[in-house]
Formats: sequence, structure tokens, C-alpha cells
Amino acid sequence: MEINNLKKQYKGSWTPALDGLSLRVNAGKVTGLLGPNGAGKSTTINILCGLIVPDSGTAFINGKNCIKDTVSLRGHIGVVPQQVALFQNLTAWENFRYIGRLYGLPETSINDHAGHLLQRLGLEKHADKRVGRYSGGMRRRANIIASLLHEPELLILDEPTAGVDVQSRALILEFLEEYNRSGKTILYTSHLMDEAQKICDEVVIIDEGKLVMEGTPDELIRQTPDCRNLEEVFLHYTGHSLRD
Ligand SMILES: Nc1ncnc2c1ncn2[C@@H]1O[C@H](COP(=O)(O)OP(=O)(O)OP(=O)(O)O)[C@@H](O)[C@H]1O
Repeated sequence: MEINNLKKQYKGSWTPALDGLSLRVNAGKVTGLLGPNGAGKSTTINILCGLIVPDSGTAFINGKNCIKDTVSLRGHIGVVPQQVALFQNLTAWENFRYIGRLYGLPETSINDHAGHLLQRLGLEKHADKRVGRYSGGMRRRANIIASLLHEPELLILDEPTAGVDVQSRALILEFLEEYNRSGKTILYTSHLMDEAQKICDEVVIIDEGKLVMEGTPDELIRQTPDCRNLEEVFLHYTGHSLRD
């Protein structure tokens, strides 16, 4: 995945959300897209998914243009948005069957694949409950399953562990590592630096819509004076001022 010189300014906004952002995500790696509030992470993800059109710049996934080839890209990427994107009045099974049909998947493949993922993400006993009755952690896990039904090569997650309990978080991270070991590429955003340091092969730090630093967590920690962990590196490059 490659982004070049992306610029985006929302209508009515004084400052750009993306101000010439360029970055690369290598295939088969877990890459963390990190930045303070308002840095431009969700805007970047939404452009990659074809939900937002940038003012200028390019974005390619597997050689396909994210701005022009949105329909053909859909089969290659799975997206887990910050907000739970499931019907609250339907059960998990009903949601997955509906989403699977939208992707044109055969019924048997939806059943097999969703069944396996429900079990792997600890939801098999709750599959016939309405999603509206799920806890926050269960909703997040169900959201991940929905994004994986079509077995995408690239999985993009926007803060997948925000606001979940320790158990759900541990299971989600373990699952993502396992998914990556099966050869898939993951791009994810988080404000949790210890988590990013643990699971990311590479991290990209952005701020005010621009690239600040990129590299492996170890490289960045070694290169940055007086920093012992990724959180210290992050604060070193993005500063201590609040982004209210
Ligand atoms: N729909 C919108 N209309 C106007 N401004 C927006 C819109 N969406 C985002 N912005 C602004 O664009 C900038 C980048 O926002 P974005 O949501 O991409 O940042 P982020 O890094 O994902 O932040 P967070 O960590 O808080 O989720 C912010 O200043 C935000 O207020």
C-alpha cells in the first residue's frame, strides 16, 4: 500500500486534515498508524477505503487506485471502523449472512467461515443473540468477524481495542497476530503505545496531517535520544501539548 502527497481539507475547516501525507505499508507486516487526536488517521483510512475523496495525491493498494478503483478494491480489503458497523436488532449470524451476501459469497462459505471466526473470537455461544445486547468487547469482536468474511488480504482497523476490557483486548491482539502469521497485511490505528510496540512490525507516526517518523519500534527507540519505549518516542516527536 502506498500513499503519495495526500491532501485533504474538510469544508468549513481552517486547517488541512492531511497536508501532503506520504507513507508505505509493506505486504505481510503489521503496521501501526499512530498519531495524536486529529492527526489524520481516520481520514487516511477513509481515503484508503474509498469513503472520502482527497483534494489531491494518490493512494494505491496492490497497484489498484483507492480513489478510482473502489469497487474492485472492496474484495481485497477488510475494514473495521471505530464505530460498530452491525445491525443492532439482528443477531450476529443474521448480520454475517447479510454482509456475506453483499459480498456475493455462497451460503456454505459464509457459514463455514463465520462459524470458525465466531469460535476463534469467543462468540460461538452468543451468535444467536441480538448484537444490541452485546457488551462493548463482544461488539468489537463481532465487527472484526464481519470485516473478514470475504478473507481480505489487507485488514484495516481503526482503534480495534479502544474501550474494551483486558480479556477482549488480549484475545483481539492474539487473533490479529495469528491472522498476520497466515500471510495477511494489517494496518491499524491505536492510542495505546505499549500495544503498538508489542504487535507492530513497523509504525508510522503522523501529526497535523504529515508524516513525522516511520520505522520498526526497535529502530525508533534506538534512534531517538533518551527513549526507552514507543510511548517516549511518540511524545518526543509529537510533543506534550494537548490537542483539544
Ligand atoms: N467530517 C469532518 N468535517 C470537518 N472536519 C473533520 C471531519 N472529519 C475529521 N475532521 C477534522 O480533520 C482532522 C483529522 O481528523 P481525523 O479524524 O482524521 O483524525 P484522527 O487522527 O483519526 O483523530 P482521533 O485520534 O481523534 O480519531 C481533525 O482536525 C478533525 O477535526
